[in-house]
Amino acid sequence: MESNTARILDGKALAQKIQQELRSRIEQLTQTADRPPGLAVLMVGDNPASAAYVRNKERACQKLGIASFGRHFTADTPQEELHRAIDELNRDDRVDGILVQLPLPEGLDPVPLIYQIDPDKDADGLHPVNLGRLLRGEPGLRSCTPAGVMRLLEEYQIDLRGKHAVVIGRSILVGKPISLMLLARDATVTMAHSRTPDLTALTREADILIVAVGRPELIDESAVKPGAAVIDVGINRVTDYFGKSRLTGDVLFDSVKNVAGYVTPVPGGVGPMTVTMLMYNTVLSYCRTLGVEL
Ligand SMILES: NC(=O)C1=CN([C@@H]2O[C@H](COP(=O)(O)OP(=O)(O)OC[C@H]3O[C@@H](n4cnc5c(N)ncnc54)[C@H](OP(=O)(O)O)[C@@H]3O)[C@@H](O)[C@H]2O)C=CC1
Ligand SMILES: Nc1nc(=O)c2c([nH]1)NC[C@@H]1CN(c3ccc(C(=O)N[C@@H](CCC(=O)O)C(=O)O)cc3)C=[N+]21
Ligand SMILES: [Mg+2]
Repeated sequence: MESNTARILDGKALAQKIQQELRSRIEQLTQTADRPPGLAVLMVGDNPASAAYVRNKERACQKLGIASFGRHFTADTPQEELHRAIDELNRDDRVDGILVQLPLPEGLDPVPLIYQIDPDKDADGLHPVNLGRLLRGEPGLRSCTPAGVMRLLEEYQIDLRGKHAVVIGRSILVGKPISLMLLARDATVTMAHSRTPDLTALTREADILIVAVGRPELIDESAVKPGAAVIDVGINRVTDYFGKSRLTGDVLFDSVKNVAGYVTPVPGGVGPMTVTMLMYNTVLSYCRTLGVEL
């Protein structure tokens, strides 16, 4: 039998490279600027996954020389108090980026909070103004995970023009914005979701397959076109055969690598790129405030 091993899209390595570039640029700018870039992460409640991501973000800030203005609220915090916190951060000149860690605990509505963030400080790219800019093809702050996926595809010079891209998942955080970005690069885009019949027949037609569902092992080699680029956005914490907890994506990596041309690992694929694009957006807002190019 012919054997094939996909090229691994190393998100961790690319994330490190971009973070190094950002770090140098920050170092350079802070020689004359009166302050470093600043990022505020609002975390509500004690969801352990959220807490882990927030720690990753704070660690990245520290490494790059970005000031962290993290704020942690208990799960019973009233919505109004969160609105006041965002209002303060909007007016705080030390803060270039603001993000509300999702999901919020039951009873809190993230949508009006996101609407309240100053669009120029919207490091997550989730404010309707920034989503509208993406839809229109105008410059603006871009959602971090989709932007990270696009950077990864660019780094490995994966051709998108005229290619069939299938995106599984249609969330406002991942699936929808990724679809728009692929479209802007002249891919022919199909968006799939839980109501899509015969998903496998569709994914087998994909030159580029983006999986953003949150279901471990949804995609194995039988669902992949030979030579395709497979991007696994899913992050699932599962308990393995030995009772040990580990992180896995939506793609059965060891199976898919036999047919795909390219595949992202989890961990070490899209996750580190998401964190890096958050840093990138924060530095981009900072540069805009200083009136310099990134
Ligand atoms: N690596 C990273 O940096 C990030 C990873 N993630 C991870 O990505 C995954 C998706 O996140 P997110 O978009 O926020 O999740 P959501 O739960 O908001 O969306 C999941 C999407 O998957 C679709 N779906 C569910 N089941 C199926 C199925 N069996 N077949 C086809 N489609 C299905 C849903 O369809 P429908 O709309 O019909 O319900 C929905 O559109 C999660 O694992 C999350 O943890 C998220 C953000 C960043
Ligand atoms: N407002 C908002 N913006 C987000 O971007 C957002 C969010 N809310 N809520 C949750 C999801 C999930 N997410 C991840 C971030 C980093 C990793 C990450 O660093 N992953 C590492 C490993 C992490 C680990 O080992 O725990 C990796 O895949 O290699 C993963 C997932 C951002 N999200
Ligand atoms: Mg990953």
